[in-house]
Amino acid sequence: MIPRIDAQALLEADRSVVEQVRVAAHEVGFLTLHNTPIPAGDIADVFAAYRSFFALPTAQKDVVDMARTGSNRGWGAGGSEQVDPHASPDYKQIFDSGFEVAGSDLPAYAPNQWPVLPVGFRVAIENYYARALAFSGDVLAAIVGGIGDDEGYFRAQFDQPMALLRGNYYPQRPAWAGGKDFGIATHTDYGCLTLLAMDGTPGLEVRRRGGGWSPVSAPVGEFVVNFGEMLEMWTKKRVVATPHRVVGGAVERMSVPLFYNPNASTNVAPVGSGKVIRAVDHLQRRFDETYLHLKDKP
Ligand SMILES: O=C(O)CCC(=O)C(=O)O
Ligand SMILES: [Fe+2]
Repeated sequence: MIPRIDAQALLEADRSVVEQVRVAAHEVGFLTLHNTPIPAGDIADVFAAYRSFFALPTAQKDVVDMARTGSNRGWGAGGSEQVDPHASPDYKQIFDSGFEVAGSDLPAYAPNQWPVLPVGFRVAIENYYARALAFSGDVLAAIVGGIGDDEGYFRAQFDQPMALLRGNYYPQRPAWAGGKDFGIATHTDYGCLTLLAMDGTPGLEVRRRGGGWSPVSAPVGEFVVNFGEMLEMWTKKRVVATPHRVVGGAVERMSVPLFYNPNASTNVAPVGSGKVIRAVDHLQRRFDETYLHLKDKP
């Protein structure tokens, strides 16, 4: 159901693999990647870093609470994001960091907030972020080539990417949770490509075109890849953004998505449409709709 792809073959532009990915991107919007250039040890380190952070007492996480800022860098408590207006705010906790542009007044390029503890947190995250960013760029370029678009043009749109690396922590599904409560409610991702690492615990579900939900998971060392709203718009649905969710269950779970978004000024309107939709306008609108502390901003 969800195509399982050899990343090395994709990056070497193996024709049949590129074709499988083209079909997956167009028809499913999800695939998994194995045999990737990201060392398993770096993935283990980033999970360990987030795990230690989320285990800190609330008062310590509170020091880097993004709700005190006008952007989305730092910790987001349970209930701080509502990805589906028809559902409750998600019960997950998050930690977001991303691409910084010194002196920029765009929230999408805001400075990261690093907690003092756990020791080694920042190093583990920055190391993984650099690898995930480079790999995402290569995977996206291969896909763009696969759908017959100009790889060089796309690549040039990501030299100041509004990329965001997130640690998602889903505690055990709370006893109070009802039909409108989710780890993360049904949503499509906002950007171009999401490179998602997970800790091996199942939980992610992808909406099937014909209705119903399919579980998707990848062991540590492999990745789930999906596509966001900007790429769907930009490519005129040759790549689709498929809705997904995490209901959550008896066992806690973590995942680490890298949201790979283009430069702020990139035009993500449908290719050839003559329209202009700046990437930052789409992204910031979606951030403002979903993070509770940005929703209520004046
Ligand atoms: O936890 C997961 O597997 C999915 C997370 C997700 O969809 C997101 O953070 O956008
Ligand atoms: Fe998502």
